[in-house]
This record gives sequence, structure tokens and C-alpha cells, in this order.
Amino acid sequence: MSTDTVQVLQSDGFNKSRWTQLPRDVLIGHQAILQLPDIIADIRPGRSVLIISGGTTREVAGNAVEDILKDSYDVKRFVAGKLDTTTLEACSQASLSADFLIGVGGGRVIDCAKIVSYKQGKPFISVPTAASHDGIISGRATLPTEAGSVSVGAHPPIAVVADTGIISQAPHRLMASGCADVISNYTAILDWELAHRLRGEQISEYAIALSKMTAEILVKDANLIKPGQEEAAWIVVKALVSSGVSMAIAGSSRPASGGEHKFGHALERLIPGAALHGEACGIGSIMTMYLHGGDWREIRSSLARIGAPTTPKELNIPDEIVIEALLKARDIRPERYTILDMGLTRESAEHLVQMLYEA
Ligand SMILES: NC(=O)c1ccc[n+]([C@@H]2O[C@H](COP(=O)([O-])OP(=O)(O)OC[C@H]3O[C@@H](n4cnc5c(N)ncnc54)[C@H](O)[C@@H]3O)[C@@H](O)[C@H]2O)c1
Ligand SMILES: O=P(O)(O)OC[C@@H](O)CO
Ligand SMILES: [Zn+2]
Repeated sequence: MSTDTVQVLQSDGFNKSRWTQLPRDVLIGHQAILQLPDIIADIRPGRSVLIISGGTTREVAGNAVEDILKDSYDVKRFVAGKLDTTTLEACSQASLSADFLIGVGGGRVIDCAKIVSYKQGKPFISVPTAASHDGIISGRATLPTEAGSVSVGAHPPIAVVADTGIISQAPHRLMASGCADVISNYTAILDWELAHRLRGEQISEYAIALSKMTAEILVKDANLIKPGQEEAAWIVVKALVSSGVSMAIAGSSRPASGGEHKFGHALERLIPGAALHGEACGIGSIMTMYLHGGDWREIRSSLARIGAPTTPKELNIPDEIVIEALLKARDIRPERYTILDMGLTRESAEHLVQMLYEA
């Protein structure tokens, strides 16, 4: 390095720096997948692509994406049945001959594409088939492991193509779950602020403001979120994108994931597949809002208005398992301090679950 450069680099002691990664193109709207060739032409990621989808989502949109691209690109496909290390390894192998990846599906498929993209250093495009989670643009991936869910570093997608027609035709339960994932931002923020006050954890006011505003706008528009409506898909996808941006600004999932998410991850381990990700976090958020002394009834009524579950019974989950998940939450990502890490007892966990059924 030349002396001139060293002089330019000198500072007054301020040494913070943050690299925020965001997608280059975000396209949301009616028949958006038809514009995939334009998006790819804009990015120029190469000529061969691996389309990653799930069993169902391949039928829903994976095949259509393949059809749209097959005349101009060398297309291969990979079906990710579940998200585990074996699948990730197989997907990585399949990606070796591809220049770029496209993840077409729900949260697990997109996380699979995100992780493989990061490991292989290849760009990926996110094509969500449901508005069920706020990971559609985030640079983090959630990996279920034996020891619980871990948030792993990944690349954000280079582009997002969210087709509101496809998304509006997904089961409403998925969209309601995505709304619950966003509504749970309210308590994620309270937990982050708590960790800041109690533990000196660094917070980002910008990330907090965006995350909170996103939840507020979604709750304000709750009456427009109806099954089968493309406008509803439009509203929810925008909220999911906005929540994802808050995570990108924070450089972690903190503004959108607090104790209610630790509870959700614990519940998924105890009774896999019984609740969708957002559903579990929504119920968790009612309980942690109560512990924060906030308006938990407002969280509950917002979830109910959107059609998301507010009690374990609606998901056929025994109350006892929810109590266990509340107590187990502290073992999930112990470094992430939340209201559930402040000495919750079995008695208070039982009370929290009973409270969900209160009129
Ligand atoms: N990386 C992040 O920042 C982030 C954020 C939120 C959630 N997540 C993760 O994402 C996952 C949750 O996502 P999810 O709720 O989408 O779960 P999921 O990916 O398991 O999808 C749920 C179900 O919906 C089906 N599906 C998707 N689109 C459909 C459609 N159009 N029609 C019919 N069925 C359709 C899928 O086949 C699947 O059976 C969790 O693993 C969670 O931890 C990650
Ligand atoms: O890091 P986690 O807890 O998976 O959070 C990411 C996302 O689910 C936030 O809505
Ligand atoms: Zn979430």
C-alpha cells in the first residue's frame, strides 16, 4: 500500500463498519415470473441454472419457471424434500455445473438455495410460492440441527421475483403464517431493546424502526388480507420484503426474531410440522408480549383477524408441549437474550398457555 493510501485511511479513532447486502432486483406483482428472463438478462449470472424446488412447489411454479427458461438457458432441477445436511450436500453437488441457482418454493426451499448459493459462491434468485415467511430476501438462513435451529450466514438473493398470482393461490394458511411472522416483529424488537438495556447488546434504531413500521402497516391493512386475493398477496409480500430489509440493515435476524422465535424453533423440535413457522411465532408473540407487559390482546386479535391461530388447540398441539417449548426456548440460541431467558418457571409457563384461551 502506498503512503498516500495509508494517509487517506487514517482516522480519528472511529472504526465501525458494516457491509449491508441487499438484492439488486426485487420484482413483485402480477405474472411476475414471466419477467424472469428480463431479470436474468439484467444480472447476467451465466447460462446454466439449477432450479431448486420442493415436491409440491415444483408443480406449483418450478415447472413453469423451467418452461420459461428452457429455450435460453441450460436448465437442471433439484427437488429438496426437506432441509437437512444430506439435502444440502446433494444440492451442492447438483449445483456444481450451474452458473446460478433459482429457489422456487416456501421458506425451506429458499433457505436451501440461500445456503448452497453461499457455500458454492454462486448467485441465486428467490421465487417465493407463498407469502409464508420473511426470509424471501434476507441474507440469513435458518438451519434445523440436532441442537435446534441455528441462524446461518448466507447471501441474500441477487434478485427476488414474487408472482402475486401464484402466491395468492397458495393455501391461505401460508399467507396468514407470513403475517404472523411479521406481527411477531413487535415482540422481537422489545426483546432486542431488553437485551440492549440489560446486556449492552448493540441495537440498530433504523432496523428497529423499519421492523416496527412494517408490523404496524400490516396490522392496519389486516382487513384487506383475504384468501385468494392478489391484492392481499401484494400487501403481505411487501411487508415480508420490508421485514427482510430490516434484518439486512441489522446484519442479523434480531429485529424480526426474539423470544417468540426461540419458542417457535423449540416447538418445531418438539412436534415437527405441527405448526408453520409464522404460526408458532405468532402464538409465541402473544405470550411474550404479555411478559413484556404490552398489549397482548391486540397481538391476538390481529392474528385472529388475519386467520392465524392464537391457541395450541387450533393446531392440535397439546398444551403440555407448548409449556415444554416455552421452557426449552432458553436453550435455543442462548446468546440471544430475550424475555424468555429471565427465569421463566413452569408455573408461569402454564399460566401463559392458559391465558391464550382467555376471553
Ligand atoms: N432465512 C430467514 O430469514 C427465514 C425467515 C423466516 C422463516 N425462515 C424459515 O423458513 C421456513 C418456514 O417457511 P414456510 O412456512 O414457507 O415453510 P415450508 O417451506 O416448509 O413450506 C410450508 C409448506 O407450504 C407448501 N407450499 C409452498 N408454496 C405453496 C403453494 N403455492 N401452494 C401449495 N403449497 C405450497 C410447501 O410445499 C410446504 O409443504 C422455516 O424453516 C423457517 O425457519 C427463514
Ligand atoms: O433467525 P431466525 O430465528 O430463524 O429468524 C429469521 C426469521 O424467521 C425472522 O422472521
Ligand atoms: Zn420468522
